Amino acid sequence: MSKQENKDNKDKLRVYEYAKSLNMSSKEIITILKRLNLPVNNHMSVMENEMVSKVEGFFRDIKANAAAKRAQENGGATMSTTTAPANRQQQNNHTLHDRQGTTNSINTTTKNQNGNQQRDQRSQQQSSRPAGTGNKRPAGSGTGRPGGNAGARPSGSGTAQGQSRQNAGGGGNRPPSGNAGGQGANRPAGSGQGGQPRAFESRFEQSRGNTPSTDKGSKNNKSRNGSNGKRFDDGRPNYKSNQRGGRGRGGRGQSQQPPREKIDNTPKKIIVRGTMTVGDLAKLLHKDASEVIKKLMFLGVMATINQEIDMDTILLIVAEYGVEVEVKIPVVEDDFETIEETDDEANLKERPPVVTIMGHVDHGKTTLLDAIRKTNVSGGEAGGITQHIGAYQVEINNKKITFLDTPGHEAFTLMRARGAEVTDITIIVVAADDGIMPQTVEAINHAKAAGVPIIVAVNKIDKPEANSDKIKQEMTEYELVPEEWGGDTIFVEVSAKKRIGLENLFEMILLVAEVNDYKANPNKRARATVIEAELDKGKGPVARILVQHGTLKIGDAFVAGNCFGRVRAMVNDRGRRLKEAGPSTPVEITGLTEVPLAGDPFMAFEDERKARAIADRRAVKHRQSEMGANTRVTLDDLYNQIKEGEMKDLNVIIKADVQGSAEALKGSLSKIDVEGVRVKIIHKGVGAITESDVILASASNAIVIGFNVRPDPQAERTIDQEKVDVRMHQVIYKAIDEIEQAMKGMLDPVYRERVIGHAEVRNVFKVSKIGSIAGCMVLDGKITRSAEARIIRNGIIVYNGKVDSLKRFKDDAKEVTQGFECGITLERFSDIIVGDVIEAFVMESVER
Ligand SMILES: Nc1nc2c(ncn2[C@@H]2O[C@H](COP(=O)(O)OP(=O)(O)OP(=O)(O)O)[C@@H](O)[C@H]2O)c(=O)[nH]1
Repeated sequence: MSKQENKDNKDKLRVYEYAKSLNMSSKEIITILKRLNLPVNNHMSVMENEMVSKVEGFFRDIKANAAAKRAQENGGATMSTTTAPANRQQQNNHTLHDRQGTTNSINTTTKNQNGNQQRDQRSQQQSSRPAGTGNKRPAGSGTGRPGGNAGARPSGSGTAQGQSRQNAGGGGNRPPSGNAGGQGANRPAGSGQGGQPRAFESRFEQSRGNTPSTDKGSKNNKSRNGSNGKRFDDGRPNYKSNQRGGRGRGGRGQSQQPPREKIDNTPKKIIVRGTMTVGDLAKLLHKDASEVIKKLMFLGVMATINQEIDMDTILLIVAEYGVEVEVKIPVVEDDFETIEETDDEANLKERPPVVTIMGHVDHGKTTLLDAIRKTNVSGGEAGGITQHIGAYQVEINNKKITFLDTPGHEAFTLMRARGAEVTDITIIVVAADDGIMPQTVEAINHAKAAGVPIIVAVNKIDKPEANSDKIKQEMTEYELVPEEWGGDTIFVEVSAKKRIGLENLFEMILLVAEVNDYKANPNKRARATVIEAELDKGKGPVARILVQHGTLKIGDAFVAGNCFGRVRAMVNDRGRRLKEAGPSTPVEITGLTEVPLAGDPFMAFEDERKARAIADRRAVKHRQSEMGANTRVTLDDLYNQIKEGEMKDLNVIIKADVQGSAEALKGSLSKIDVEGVRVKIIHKGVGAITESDVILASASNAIVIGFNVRPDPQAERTIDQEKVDVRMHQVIYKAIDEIEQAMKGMLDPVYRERVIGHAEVRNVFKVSKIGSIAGCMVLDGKITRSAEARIIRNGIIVYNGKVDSLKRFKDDAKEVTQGFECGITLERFSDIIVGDVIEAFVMESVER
């Protein structure tokens, strides 16, 4: 070969390179190429494109075959029709008991069948199998290899073919091809592994025009091993030829020695804790990764050493080795609030309902809560000092009701926004002398958005001007129709001040509770929600929590939000120390290491170390998510969410300057008709966008439309914190258009202005032809030549345009940064005066 040719060939793909890219041996590729009648000499032969595509086609065939085989075996077929039918039949007869055993244990236990010699010998069942089924090959039999290698792969069949691999690990347990039948017979129904190697072989046989042998047992295997090495499996040099090659581990010297006794170190049982990489699985099975990769290939899975394989595939591979497997998928307890526990109906016990009181300012929420607290008739608790622990319980007719002590829908929705669903029933208090007010409507909408039943308490009926019918009438506008008028909303007339009608209110609460059948399992570890928490000077961090499931006991380790601890002391709303607290019980606990947040989820864990680890991981994750992307609905990614089927309703909150525009917006938005999604107005009101609106939007994954209104300062901060999408408009049709376009995914690209720096004008030089040059000092950031700029004079924008030129002394500058002087001219603007501030900004397109 000439030098030039040599050089050219360097750029070509060689067999060994191609084999390496597939994690296969050159020998195997050569065998395949020969089978495909493609010209190949050795591992240095060049792989032409056509050859590569033919080999790939070959793999595809194997894959298809394997899939068909799997499907066939899954469908209940137990015999391979393409290969070795007679032998399969025979094995079936002999190994029925094995099949039984393995079929029953696909997921957990797969008994050994695959030539796992040492265990086989121990196994009574397996040893009863006749030799020749391929499953159990006595030492020295079958392949005629020296004793001790029995059951192991024919020499050279490992990944590094041609090398002696008598040692443990490297493929020692891969069954010879003759074993395939044996595997098939013993493989769990549906696993289908047995089919692949056979299908694979059969393909070769057919491609050579040979009829498949009727005996695929060890005998057959032997004869094939002794053949010219054209079969894929036994095409590898046999042991002797391998030794002649002298390329084994020991080199020449070793080739003279008898092979060492193979130690089968395949584990009897492994524990699988979820998906893992091929490499990790191989390690677990004490195998070469390449061997596992090959097995995967036979199963129709092309994988590399670092590729993660799923549970099903892991189980198939493990079954191939006949290793028992225990699947222990650890429950991810870090996000314990998302884990839904299902309890047996038999373990569920009735629990007190949890009630929140909401309503407009001064309609009597606090007075009602106080009145209810004093009504507590529970004898057992008498004498205790009332403690404020965020919630309290009353006992009426031997039934308890838990009231959350913080009235108002803001607190209620704030909890919801933090993912805590604490309330079962809401009481909307309306003063009978006043009527429905803006916050009454908000409260109704907040309760509705949460899907919590509403009881209307018409308060102050002691007042002469009280008109409860008027309240009922007004409430019908919000779809709260009294029962006596044919609706299903319970209205109770009360006087919180005079304590009239409270009994009736309790009865109605208990009635709603009975209908909704609130239950929980008290006999498991506690799950709760933090209602309030603070740092107490004497006690350290305290948390007032509402136990929702299970029972919390003194000494329990727990995680609350990102904090952890061990319950040191537990006090109820009467100041009584408790040893344990069951579902719907509010308690104040001490024993925390830090102060959690209201709305934080709480869960008891078996030990403090685990609780600490979980809390630590949660804290890290929390920090990461704070830095990460916002997951709230925004108009910009609305279309994607609709497309992905994540959204069926687009929740919208409307705030407008006058009732008329709010109504008009609502009417038009409801008419938008985009397939698969509809607009749902969860709240509309008049006035500035408030914090409460933003929290509701956050809790309900809604967007806020402000029409001729702005957010108040507090709301501004919350918008940033909660990352709620708020859109301001002054023209109704534009608002409608924006939503409609977003729903259809046709929003124009959005540009956002980013201020990059400010410069103060310290001198102005008038130059004829050029105009005014502003001698500036860059105050912050930088000014760039390509930036857009505006002039701010006494807080008012007097110019909007572009930077025309930017100079440092006499030279043009690309940018000038903070603390440096520069000369700036602006496009078509000369009226610069000393004291002006030039604000430079760039327009960036916002990613959708
Ligand atoms: N006559 C009469 N006055 C009542 C009744 N309930 C409450 N009030 C009075 O109404 C006023 C407001 O009561 P609160 O309980 O503070 O009202 P609130 O809804 O908690 O008010 P905020 O805490 O400001 O939201 C107080 O002066 C109460 O005394 C009632 O049933 N009858």
